[in-house]
This record gives sequence, C-alpha cells and structure tokens, in this order.
Amino acid sequence: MTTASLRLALVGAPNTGKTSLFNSLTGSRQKVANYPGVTVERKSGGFVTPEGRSVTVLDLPGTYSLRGRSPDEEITRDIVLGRFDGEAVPDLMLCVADATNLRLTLRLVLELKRVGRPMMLVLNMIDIAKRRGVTIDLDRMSQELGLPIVTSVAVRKGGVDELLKRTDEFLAKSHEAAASEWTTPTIADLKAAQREADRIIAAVVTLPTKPDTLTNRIDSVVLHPVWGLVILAVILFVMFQAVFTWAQPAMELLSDGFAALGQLIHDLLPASWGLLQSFLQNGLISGVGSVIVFLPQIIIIFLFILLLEDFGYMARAAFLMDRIMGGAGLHGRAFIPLLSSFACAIPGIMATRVIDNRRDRLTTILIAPLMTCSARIPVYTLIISAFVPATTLWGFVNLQGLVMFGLYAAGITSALTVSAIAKFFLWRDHAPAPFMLELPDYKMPRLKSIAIGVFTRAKMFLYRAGTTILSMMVLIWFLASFPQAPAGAEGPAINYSFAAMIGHALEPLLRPIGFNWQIAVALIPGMAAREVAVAALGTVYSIEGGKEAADAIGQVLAQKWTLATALSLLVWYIFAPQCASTLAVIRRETGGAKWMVVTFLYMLALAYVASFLTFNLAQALGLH
Ligand SMILES: Nc1nc2c(ncn2[C@@H]2O[C@H](COP(=O)(O)OP(=O)(O)OP(=O)(O)O)[C@@H](O)[C@H]2O)c(=O)[nH]1
Ligand SMILES: [Mg+2]
Repeated sequence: MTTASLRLALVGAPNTGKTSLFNSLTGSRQKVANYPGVTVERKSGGFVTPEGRSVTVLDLPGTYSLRGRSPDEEITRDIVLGRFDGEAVPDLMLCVADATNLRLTLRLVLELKRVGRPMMLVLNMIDIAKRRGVTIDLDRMSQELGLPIVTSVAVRKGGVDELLKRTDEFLAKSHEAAASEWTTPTIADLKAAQREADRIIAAVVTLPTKPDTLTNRIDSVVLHPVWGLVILAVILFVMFQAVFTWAQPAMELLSDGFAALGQLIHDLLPASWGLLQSFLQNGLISGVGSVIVFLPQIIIIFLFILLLEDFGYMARAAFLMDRIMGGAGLHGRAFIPLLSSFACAIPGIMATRVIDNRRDRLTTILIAPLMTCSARIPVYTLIISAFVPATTLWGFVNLQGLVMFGLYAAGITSALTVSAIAKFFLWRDHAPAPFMLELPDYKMPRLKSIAIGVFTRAKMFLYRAGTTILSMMVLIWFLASFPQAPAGAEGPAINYSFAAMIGHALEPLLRPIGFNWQIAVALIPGMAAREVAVAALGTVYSIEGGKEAADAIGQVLAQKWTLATALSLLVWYIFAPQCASTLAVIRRETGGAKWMVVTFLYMLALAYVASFLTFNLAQALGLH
C-alpha cells in the first residue's frame, strides 16, 4: 500500500515569488518574471522533504483576495476552498508574502485564516528586505497572526532550507482543520481586514531610515509621459535592429553548414539512390534546415524580452501604454497578454485570464493573434533578406531592421484598430474598468533565470522544427515528388506532382493577391505552424530547381518573385490566421467554437483584402 502524498498549496498575492519557490522546491522550470500575473494556471509538482515525506505541491495564480474576480483568481479560490473538480483540499497552505511589501498579503492572510485550513506564512524575498534595512519582529508577528512564520529566498541556493525544515515539523504534528468561516467578503470586510493588517504591520515592521529610492529615481524617468514613451520606442527599435545585425554572422554560419551538409550527402550517396538523396537534401536539409537557421534571431528576441521582464520594466510599459490602449477600447491589463503574444499567441491568450471582465477579455483574445509571434520571424526574415537590401541609413539604421520594425508596428496598429472597431460595434455601452497594476520594484535580472528562459525557448523552437515541421516536410516532400514525371517529360518533374495539382487548383483564388502555385502549396501546411511555410518553399523550390538546389532559398525567391508578390506575402502574414493551435486555444478559453470562427474569418478577410491592396498598389507603382 502506498501512502498518498501530502498536499501543499502556494497561495499569495501576485509577484511574491510563488513560482520561484515552486521551481526551487520541485526543480521545475515554470515561468517566473518580475510582473504580477505571470502564473494563470494551476501547476503541480512533487518533492521529498528532508525527513522523507513525499509531498505534492501546487503553484497557483497570485491573488489579492479569494473573491475570484477573474478566471485565474477563481482557480486559486476553488483550490483553497476545495471546490476544484478532482482536487482534494490542500493539507497545508503556504501563504507566500513579499517581505518588502506586506500590506496586501497580510490582508489576504487574514482572509485565508477564515478558511480554517492549516497554514504557514512564508516571508519570501527576505534578502531584499534585509538589504534595504527592513526589520520584522517575527515572533510578535507570529503571535499576532496565530500562524507559524518562516523566511525564504526562493531564488538562492539553500534559500528554502528553513522552509523545508519547518514544513517537516509542521507535518509531523496532526492539525485539525477548523470549521470554515469564509464567506465572500464585502467591501466593508476587506476594509476591516486592511485596517487589522496595517495595525499588525505598524507593530512588527521597522522601516529603514533611508528608504529605497532607486525604483523611484528610475521611474521618474521611464514613467515620464513623454520621455517614457520615447524610451519605450527606442528599446523596441534597438531590439529589432539587434535581431538583424547581431544574428547575421550566426545565421550565415548555420546556413553555410546546412548547404555543406546537403552537398556532402549529394556527393556521398550513389546516383541510383536518387530518391533518398532528394529526401535528405530537399526535404530535410532545404526544408527543416531553412527553419533552424533562424535560431539566432529567436534567441536574441527572447533575450531582450526576458531581460526586460526580469528587470521589472514590462509593468511600466503597460502603464505607459494604458492611455493609448484605453483609446482603442482595451483594458490596461490587456497589455501583458498582448506582449506575451510576441512570443506566441497561445500563452498570450492564456494570460488574458487576469482580465476580470468577459468583454474586455474577449476583445483581447480576438486581437492577440495579430501581434507578431516568433513563428513569423522566419517568414519575415526570409522575405526581407531576399528583397530588402542591407543598406545602412543615416549611418546607424539597418534598413532590413527598419522594415521588420514596420511589420511589428503594423501588427500592433491593426490590433488596436480591430479592438476599437469591435468595441464600437459589439459593446459600445460597456464602460472601461479602471486599471490597477502593482508596479514591482526593479530587480537586477538574474543570469541563471534568463539563461534558463532563453534555453527553454530555443529548445521549444528546435522541438517544433524536429516534430511539427519535420512531419509536414515529409508530407510536402512526398507531395512534391510523386507522382514522378513520365519518361521524356519536359520541364521540372515537380510539375507532374500532387503538390503542383493542389497548388494549381488553389492558384486562381490566390492570383489576385499575387501568389503563385508554390506559395499556395506552402500556405496550407503553414497552418500547422507558420514557419512551415518557409520550409515548404525551401523544399518545393529546391525540388523544382534540380541542380541549383544548393542555392539558398532567399536567392531563389529573389529571382522567382516580383517585389509586389513579396510585399503581398509579408502583408498576408501580418493578418492571416495561419495557426491551428491558436484557434484551438481560443476555442478552449472562450468555451465554444463561436469566437474561434469569428477570429478565423475576420483575420482571413483582413489578410486577403490587405494583400490584394498591397499587391495591386505595388504593381501599379511598377515594383518588380
Ligand atoms: N531577490 C529575490 N528575488 C526573488 C525572490 N523570489 C522571487 N524573486 C523574483 O521575484 C519575481 C517574481 O517571482 P515569481 O516567482 O514569478 O512570482 P509569483 O508569485 O509566481 O508571481 P505570479 O505568478 O504573477 O503571481 C521574479 O523576478 C523572481 O526572480 C527572492 O527570494 N529574492
Ligand atoms: Mg507565478
């Protein structure tokens, strides 16, 4: 017989270090960042305590109260109250507080006490509190609250030892759960609890004579109504310049490496093994390889995002953008979900759980896929590198980086426009809720967590290349290679293949927007993942190209497409709903197919119209 493991739950206000504790207890690598609202799901993990108790620990979304005002807060409330389907009540609640900012957590502690479950208070970030000279009378505080208290430094080695020891001591004794007195608190209850929390803080916390002014000093510059926005624009601008200029050497190295590998395979395999040779060279290397060369750019963009997140800048950016976003009918809390969508719309859509109002949440979900996700980077870069010269303007601006910046800006602008339109037509009467987001103190980014974050992203990118993209490539290679050309046929063999048949069938639909049949073939598997389109073009053109297959795909495109076609495809990728997983997540998060269909259709219509206009305008201007 096995004994069921004990269950701990990490509860607390947002951004107090719950996930950091979870990671250091269980050795996991869940996302941690310096802004409120990072965790929006329940995550469970296990570990064994020093005395050998096997423990299951739950990481929960941060919350200021158990009222459950937004979907993420409801998860926390339901678990704490034992109402979550298929989940027993936790045996011990670890209430995690930021030792430098006790006000809101203590109010939550008082509310949690009324649930009547065994509980321990963890004062995390005690390192920062000590550095600032904040002293806390732990014995007195423990007496006042009637709870055991332990301190921790979640992000330092050995920083949770004390917590583990005290957890063992706590679990060694049996604890009766008192009857729950919890009822949804009224505003008056919350005010009373806040007064009590303030009284306790006044009694036990001594603040330093010299308060921390670094955060205030930085904020007086970066939150400035004018300079703040200028700084934000400069940061984004530098980021896209870096994506192009820094990544270039590494990308060239990778792409030369793949070309050499393709040549090697070509030379090593006997001519009679033509089919295998074609599969390896055209399917695998020209296809999957053409996506993998974008790894350096993915790494650079995430390095920037993660550094800014960990530093504490992202919440400031949200604050700066609040006015502009409000004008477009978006809730201030939509900023972070939209920002996460730069990585991928899926976590972005999940992050909308922090928005309590359903309409505000829906608007954000609707436009999240318009933000430029990292899967578009390979598509954009490929086309930009092929068609935009790498000239330097005014001595410091890389033209390719500038175009990339423009594509991102186009995504953001169209998202804001769609939101304003949706607001106008769908829910004009809905008054915007006031925006409140705690601005975290600045923290020096931690090298280790940045490294883990970048590594995780790089791994995900390569994993996709090795799974989704690879399997799509096998399919495309097959479709582009069979049926083989009859003996004595003229022209490239691919013209007789299934791919050409499918492409030609779709071509009439796409001709008005300037796409040829090869692009048509690339778009459908591109639904599995946007990068697949790049790989598909690599394979189709390299099969078609025969002997010159070793040419880099970019050079082939520059010869085969007009500039009008290239621009049209870039614009298509800003808008098109080219991602089946995003649609599936919209369906799950909105609880039905309706909004998934709406998103799909509006994005498709937008893509078609915008590409149509771009292509025809470009042609009229004579861009060939
Ligand atoms: N110096 C220091 N930093 C910490 C400590 N614990 C967490 N941090 C940092 O605090 C920030 C927030 O940590 P998270 O673990 O994401 O906080 P959370 O409580 O899970 O936040 P939500 O999921 O938004 O509720 C991160 O930047 C961490 O690196 C600590 O003990 N000391
Ligand atoms: Mg968290």
